[in-house]
Amino acid sequence: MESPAHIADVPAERPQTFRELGVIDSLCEACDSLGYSTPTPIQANCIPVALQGRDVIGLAETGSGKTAAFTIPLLQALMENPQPYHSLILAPTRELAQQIAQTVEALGAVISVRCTLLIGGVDMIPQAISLGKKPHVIVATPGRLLDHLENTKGFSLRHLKYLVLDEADRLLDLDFGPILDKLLRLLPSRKTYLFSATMSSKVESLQRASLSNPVKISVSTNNQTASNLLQFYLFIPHKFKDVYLVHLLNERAGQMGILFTRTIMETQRLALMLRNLNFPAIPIHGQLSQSSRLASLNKFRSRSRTLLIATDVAARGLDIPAVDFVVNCDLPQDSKTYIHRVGRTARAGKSGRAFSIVTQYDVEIWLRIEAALGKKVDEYKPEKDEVMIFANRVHDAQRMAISALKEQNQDGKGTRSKGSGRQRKRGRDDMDQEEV
Ligand SMILES: Nc1ncnc2c1ncn2[C@@H]1O[C@H](COP(=O)(O)OP(=O)(O)OP(=O)(O)O)[C@@H](O)[C@H]1O
Repeated sequence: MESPAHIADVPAERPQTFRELGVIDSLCEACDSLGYSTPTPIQANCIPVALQGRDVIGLAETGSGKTAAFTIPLLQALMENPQPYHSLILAPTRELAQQIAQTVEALGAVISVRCTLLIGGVDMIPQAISLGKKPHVIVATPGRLLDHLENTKGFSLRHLKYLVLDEADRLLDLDFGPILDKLLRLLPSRKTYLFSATMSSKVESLQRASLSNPVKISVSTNNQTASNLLQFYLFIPHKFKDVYLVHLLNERAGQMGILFTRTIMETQRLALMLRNLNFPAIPIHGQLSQSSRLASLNKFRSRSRTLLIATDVAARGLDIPAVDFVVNCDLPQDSKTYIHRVGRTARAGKSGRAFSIVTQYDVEIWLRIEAALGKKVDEYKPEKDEVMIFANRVHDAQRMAISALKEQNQDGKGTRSKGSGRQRKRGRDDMDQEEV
């Protein structure tokens, strides 16, 4: 791979309309109908270059409209030369793939685009049937796509014209590496777009995607977080984490928040504890069935639950514009994950807040994150006396959560059976019936 040419960080003159970028009328109308009146900077920079037929590496902060930046050129190319299996978009999580497919369908409706979603955790047969209908665009997670390429009769991507890796640094990292290498060997030469808010600088990892003379377009600020995002940290002893968290949530009662934890077990424990305190909390993590994962997201999107307790399956890409705040209950292991997590709020020009709980055990990792952000984050220091008012209630809720988790694990399941007797007797609403 030649080393990517680097073009201007921000355009000197930003075009005011999609038409001025060279986008055809029908797609301009589609943008209009979605309320995209002005292209965002990444769109203004990427679309003309992509329309010239170049490979693109697109870097821009979270929530800045990267999905449309790669979808519009790809749909325009499809309009010019319609064919089945024209484009493939890969994403690292099922929920993100589903969200991208929705954007492709929304932007492509005016040109009757056929889009198929291939994700794990759900039946392969309806997906195989849908592939039989010769979709123009496939949006997929890597494992399931490979499964179809190997096992679905008559399906091949021999004639593929466009490949997009969304969250490209994640797809090209070690976890996905082997499967991606296998996939890429099955694809012909094509136009390739890599997009993310964070990118590996390792040329070897980018080489995997076999780009051809790519243009790197970066409209990221130095620290990759949106300027309308206010970030804070709380420095507190580990044993008070939950009580400070409850205080934080009480202050934001009724707002929509995503709470990130490091492990599935902690996600389950927190969801149970918060429900015991009557917070409308719902978990999402990789041990839930896919239908429960989607149900959790849908309840959150529709605001029937306002707190989503998540592992990093929800860290990247999810676009829920109403999210007011993010809490890092446990710090992420690396600064890239931090950037993606906090980017679940303050999207598309809206404001948002992110709080990180830092304990005596996390100082080193927090300093590393701050260094990567390139700035000092403000401390958020609630009055200790006010916080401790909740200590007893939090303690009770913790105990109940732990015993419910133990009970669940004794049932021999990773997820709770439909409401144990004790859970039901508490007589709350259907929260008790939800999987944790
Ligand atoms: N030109 C535009 N005008 C107004 N809103 C837009 C425009 N383009 C995209 N949006 C909206 O901005 C939001 C964020 O877009 P998107 O999800 O593509 O961000 P992203 O850059 O991919 O973020 P992440 O890095 O977190 O994946 C979406 O709700 C999208 O509908």
